Amino acid sequence: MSKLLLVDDEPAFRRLAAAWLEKQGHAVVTAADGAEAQALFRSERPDLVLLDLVMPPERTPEAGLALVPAFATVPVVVLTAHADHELALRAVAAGAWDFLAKPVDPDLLRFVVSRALAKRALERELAALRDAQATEDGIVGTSRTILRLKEMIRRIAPAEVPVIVLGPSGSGKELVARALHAASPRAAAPFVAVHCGAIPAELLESELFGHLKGSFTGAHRDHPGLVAAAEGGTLFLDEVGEMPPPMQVKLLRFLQEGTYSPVGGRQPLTADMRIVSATHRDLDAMVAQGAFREDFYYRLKGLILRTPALADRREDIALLATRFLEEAVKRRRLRLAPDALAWLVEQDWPGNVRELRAVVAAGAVLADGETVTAADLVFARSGDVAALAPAAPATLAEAVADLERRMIAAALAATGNNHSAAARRLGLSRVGLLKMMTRLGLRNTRLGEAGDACVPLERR
Ligand SMILES: Nc1ncnc2c1ncn2[C@@H]1O[C@H](COP(=O)(O)OP(=O)(O)OP(=O)(O)O)[C@@H](O)[C@H]1O
Repeated sequence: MSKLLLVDDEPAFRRLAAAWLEKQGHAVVTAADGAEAQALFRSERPDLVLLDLVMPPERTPEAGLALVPAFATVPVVVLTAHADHELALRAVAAGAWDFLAKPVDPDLLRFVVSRALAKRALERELAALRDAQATEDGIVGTSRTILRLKEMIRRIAPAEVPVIVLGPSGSGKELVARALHAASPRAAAPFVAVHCGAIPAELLESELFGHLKGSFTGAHRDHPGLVAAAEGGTLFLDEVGEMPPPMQVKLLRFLQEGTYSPVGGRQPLTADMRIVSATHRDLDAMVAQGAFREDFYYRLKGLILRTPALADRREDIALLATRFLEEAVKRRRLRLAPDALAWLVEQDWPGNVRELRAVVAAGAVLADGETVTAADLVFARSGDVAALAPAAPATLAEAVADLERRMIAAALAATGNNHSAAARRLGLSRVGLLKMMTRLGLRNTRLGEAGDACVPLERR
């Protein structure tokens, strides 16, 4: 049985509406003003709030609107005077799920309430799914394509065969590579990612194979390279489509013979690892055009896994966004308002999951109160600080902190959550930015922890 909180100052309306809703099988608690409603909201934990916007003591719609975010962790249906469309729209912008004009039509009331409760039930189901879903591989999603992908990973992880992961940028190719490694017999050995597109062509050979002291200007000591670092584990060649042809030849030799020579070295060295590669490029087309070596391609392409674009699995968006919000705010209680979830599902996400994650994280920074609204996300995505509504902080220190939060959010959103690039935009060092985020409560990892230092080469 669902529990509804009906907030209205007119005793006759409360009585009639409560009786009607109880007849529909709901439990109803009633409040006559905002203060009582907030107390009941905490103690009764209703599934839905029906809220009259004009109530004592203020009797202004502004006071009613200000209450909406306090209840927006559940669907809020506002009750407005007949034909007051502008007020109804403002209520929806403030996080309300729907509105009803007074005098209320009982059939419409029944319809709106059951629709809002269905949505609430879906949200709960989502939360249950999220808890139930095994997350060891870190791949979030219950769409058919993701479930199939997870199954394929489970099946091919134990094999030694090379794997190439194809899919658009930000769709989780590296995550899949890590999952393959984690489920393989090589899991205890290192997973080493090489972001081929981010390393200048002339440095790639020495990054991969290492170099000997004196082999070129600046080579002051022997340097082992990433192939040596991946011994026994998995070498992940990300953006392999960007690898210059001369390097393709050298890697091909390593893949065929299992031996390589560091720059400046004569003695061949051996190394054993599984190769997983990834690209968002169309390698078949590149091979056809002569831009990618066919023999190298066939060596890499033992099995192919594909990561879908987010727009092709919209049913996962709510689950992903909820998870990313939890990760973004470990210390605050924050939820996505119904309008925020609806907005997220409608977007096209050309940057795929990476973009979704960045927008949710930036939206969490902008959120005022306990919910992230669609408006917060729209601002977060635009990255346009000037478009933000002016805040009304009480002190200069609060005003400064507020501006810092907004600028950090905008910079993170604009750079796909890349700390180094965001710091550059803001004229800060990366450490300076991380310290500032810690001070503002925007992160709680201590420096050097959780991924800050473990990736050998930073993403763009
Ligand atoms: N299914 C998923 N579940 C949870 N997080 C995901 C999922 N897919 C992607 N992500 C997250 O999105 C971000 C981008 O993922 P990843 O780096 O694996 O994408 P990519 O396809 O390798 O990107 P690129 O082509 O730019 O290298 C990461 O933060 C990753 O954790």
